[in-house]
Amino acid sequence: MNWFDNLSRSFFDWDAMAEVLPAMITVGLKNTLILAFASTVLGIIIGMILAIMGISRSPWLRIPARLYTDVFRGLPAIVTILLIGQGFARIGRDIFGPSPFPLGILALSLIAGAYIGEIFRSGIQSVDRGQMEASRALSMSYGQGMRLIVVPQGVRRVLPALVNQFIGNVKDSSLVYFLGLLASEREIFRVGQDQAVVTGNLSPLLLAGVFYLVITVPLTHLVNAIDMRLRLGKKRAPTVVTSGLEEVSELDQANRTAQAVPSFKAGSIEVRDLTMAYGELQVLKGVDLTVRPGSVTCIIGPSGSGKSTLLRCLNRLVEPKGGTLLLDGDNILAMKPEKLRRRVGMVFQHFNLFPDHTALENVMLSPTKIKGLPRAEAERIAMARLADVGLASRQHHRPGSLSGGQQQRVAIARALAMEPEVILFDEVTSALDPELVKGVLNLMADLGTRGMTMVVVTHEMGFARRVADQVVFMDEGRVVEAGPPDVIFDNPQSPRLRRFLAEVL
Ligand SMILES: Nc1ncnc2c1ncn2[C@@H]1O[C@H](COP(=O)(O)OP(=O)(O)OP(=O)(O)O)[C@@H](O)[C@H]1O
Repeated sequence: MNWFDNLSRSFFDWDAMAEVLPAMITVGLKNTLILAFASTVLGIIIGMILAIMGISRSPWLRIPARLYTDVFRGLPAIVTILLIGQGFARIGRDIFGPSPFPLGILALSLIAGAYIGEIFRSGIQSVDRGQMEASRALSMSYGQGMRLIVVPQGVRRVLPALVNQFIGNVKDSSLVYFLGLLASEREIFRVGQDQAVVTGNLSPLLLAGVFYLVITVPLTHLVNAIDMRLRLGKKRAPTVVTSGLEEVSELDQANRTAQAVPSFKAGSIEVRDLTMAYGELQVLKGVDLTVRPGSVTCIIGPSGSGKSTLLRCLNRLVEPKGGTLLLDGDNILAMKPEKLRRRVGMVFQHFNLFPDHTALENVMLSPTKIKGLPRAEAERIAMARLADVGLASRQHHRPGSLSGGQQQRVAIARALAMEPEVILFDEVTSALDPELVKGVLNLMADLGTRGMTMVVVTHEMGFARRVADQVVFMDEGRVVEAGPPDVIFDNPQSPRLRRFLAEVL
């Protein structure tokens, strides 16, 4: 009984709590929230700068960011707060006046910045590399790709971690009291502790604890909810047709309406003695290729023979080592890559659609951001291209709620919207379920018939035979044989092509 009385006097002195409650709200809660908010906002700014420095290619940016992070994450918070608050007290007084409050915010921000920087960095680096590649293929500069596509996706992913950091700042704000805050600047802990000294029991401190929990527990649940939403959002199953038959008919109807579309600005490509290496690995060893305006060229060959690399040289997603590349007679290697990519579009194996944009927004992005078209005009073009690929009715769907085949058709519409002279297709059906392949191939065949210049890396031999004007067989970084499909498939000259065809047909 004695123990119980003792404990209840210590913790549950209701009068002491009631007495401190107004100050707890008007002074403590207010200041704790100011400290936590201000240090989180400043920490986000510092963190974003650190993250961008941290992923930079320059060691002059990367190394200082690393050092900063190591120091401020490695030191106990109280050490940093005292070193900053007391070490810079004189400067702080000159700049901010007598109160140590701003220096407290600064110290908390410097600590938070180190953690937030790591959160942002890992978020940005977790974004699929294909997103940046697609941005660049749509003629965005590295900076635009980062700003418009990669960073927003990375930041959205780390929202739960940022809320966690805010919770950490709420708690760490209690350490600022070590700097000797003025009475009106005390945060929750200090208000509770001062009153505990007066009453001689812990009840005011217990109330302070309750205040912290009132702030942090709902936030913890918010973090869990956001986390769950993000995870479930990713897993959400396609909610629309995935039947290959339906997709083909979706496209057939579109083709009937797309007849009125003007023909393409068909460009030509000339490649002479193209070489390319990844470090020591020679991947292209003197490739020659001629692509006539409005023709379909299919590139076939064994895995690792350099097909994708050749394609990537044509829009300079990788830089050739040597050789001559001409687009309509213009020297590709002398062009600004962003200019080149307006003229040479690309579609990827894994679609690389921007997942947080709708189908329409995916298609509109480059016309608005790169070509600078007014929104209404870009929307009209984007809707027309979506109609071409049979997806006008899916304009408001995000990629996650479209089938693979539909996503790939949106990607084709996205490339078409830039009105390129040539489109490169890099194994665009390889990631699709077999039943969805036909819809995409039919669309590509239709584009070929309508005069689009297309260079297609493919394992679909039936498509190559049916649609290609020329088939190019590559092996070990060289073009071994090139010619019309009937010659390549029915009368192969080289033993290597014969062996390859024997394996794949
Ligand atoms: N980014 C890279 N860094 C280093 N090596 C690479 C890179 N990309 C490709 N390679 C290598 O270059 C060679 C040619 O690759 P490439 O992707 O062009 O071949 P491919 O004919 O398209 O093959 P696949 O049909 O398997 O895609 C391969 O040996 C591959 O491992």
